[in-house]
Amino acid sequence: MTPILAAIADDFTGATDLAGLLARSGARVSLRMGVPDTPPSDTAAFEVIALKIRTVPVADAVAEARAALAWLRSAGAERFFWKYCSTFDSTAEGNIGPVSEALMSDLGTAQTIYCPAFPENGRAIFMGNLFVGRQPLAESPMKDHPLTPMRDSNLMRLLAPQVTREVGLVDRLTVARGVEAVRAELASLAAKGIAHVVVDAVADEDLGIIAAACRDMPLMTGGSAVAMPLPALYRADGTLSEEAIGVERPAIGAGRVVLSGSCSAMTNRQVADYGARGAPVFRLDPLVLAEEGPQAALDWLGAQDLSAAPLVTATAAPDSVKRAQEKLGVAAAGEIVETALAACAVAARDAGARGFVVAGGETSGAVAKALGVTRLDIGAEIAPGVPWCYARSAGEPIALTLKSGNFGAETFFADALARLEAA
Ligand SMILES: Nc1ncnc2c1ncn2[C@@H]1O[C@H](COP(=O)(O)OP(=O)(O)OP(=O)(O)O)[C@@H](O)[C@H]1O
Ligand SMILES: O=C(O)[C@@H](O)C(=O)CO
Repeated sequence: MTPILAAIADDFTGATDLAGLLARSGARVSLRMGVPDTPPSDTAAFEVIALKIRTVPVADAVAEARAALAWLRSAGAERFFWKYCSTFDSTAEGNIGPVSEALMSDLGTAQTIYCPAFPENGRAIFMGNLFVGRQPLAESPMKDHPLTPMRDSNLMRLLAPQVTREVGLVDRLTVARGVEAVRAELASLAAKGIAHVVVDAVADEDLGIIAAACRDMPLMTGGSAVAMPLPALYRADGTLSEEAIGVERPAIGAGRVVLSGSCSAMTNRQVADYGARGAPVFRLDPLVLAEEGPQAALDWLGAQDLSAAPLVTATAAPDSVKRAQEKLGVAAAGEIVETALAACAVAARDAGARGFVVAGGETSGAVAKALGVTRLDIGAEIAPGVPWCYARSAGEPIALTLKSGNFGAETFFADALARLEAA
């Protein structure tokens, strides 16, 4: 069918997060990894393209996002969603703002909204300031992110240097007055030439109002949660006519592997929890990898019983990440680890692994690409924004869960494995 909403996500975990929240509605959600190299076919009501453009040079991010937009438009889509991180992960150059402006220009639209709020995961926006739980973004563990350290909490200040046109705000007081008040404020800002509008939201009720006010904008941007109310809104007025459908879960073979390249505070706790349960763990050190490559990890993995779901992890505390980055450079340290974890994923698959738990957006991009995954079906949610997904790799059905760095409970790895057996 012609897509009712088509989304472009800047990383792979973000894409499964969005696809998972849209799939809560029961509507069919199709998730493609990268821009397909064949014309659209078998498109769903909700189409999501996952890119790996959060930290690439601005020109590359813009070019890839434009290619994704062109593909989605050729499928007939008219409403688009640009998905980035609920912690607004970006640098002074981009890539959130430049991609928005490129998409707006291609769509011929003069205004869009920015709403990364995700209340279920503790992300709230008030007076344009983003909070992670009770902490302002810049005081949260995101200040130490290996690739996009967030050192300001104000979304307008973060966005302004990334865009060429003016940035404004629809604050919570307006959102609390309802759908018409939000629409009127957006129109008044548009009349003043304000193209980029941050919208406050602290609770799911706010997101319902914002989604209802913006549902027919050619382009909305944000985290996954502001898109979550859209399927119900489209169903209520008949735009979405299909009934809820169930995703058929393919039979998944027995081997499991856990791969962690996220260095978030939560992933550090998840790795510790999994180790404390007695799981077999191999720790990657970027400095050793730079000297010796991933062979030791591959040898270790080759000797493991995959029914015990061994963990290969580079997850480390901020001081240790900083040491590796000082020696190797930020991008090289990241890439060395991603390459090693991707090699482990392929080796594990070749040794019989069929269930993959992966932590970290960049890491997930590297792993999914190495496994040759091009399309995913969305299955059961393990934690808010983290579903199991089904795909094929080297002709075999596999299950993958791609966990955003900060998502999931401390027990996430064990939770994910248990959920897969129960699905
Ligand atoms: N010990 C380490 N030292 C330096 N860099 C590391 C180390 N371990 C992992 N990395 C790199 O840090 C980056 C972590 O980014 P990734 O997107 O995978 O996780 P995340 O940002 O926590 O997840 P998300 O984007 O989903 O929130 C990757 O490029 C990874 O290769
Ligand atoms: O929005 C989030 O926090 C996640 O989906 C994400 O993008 C992490 O990479």
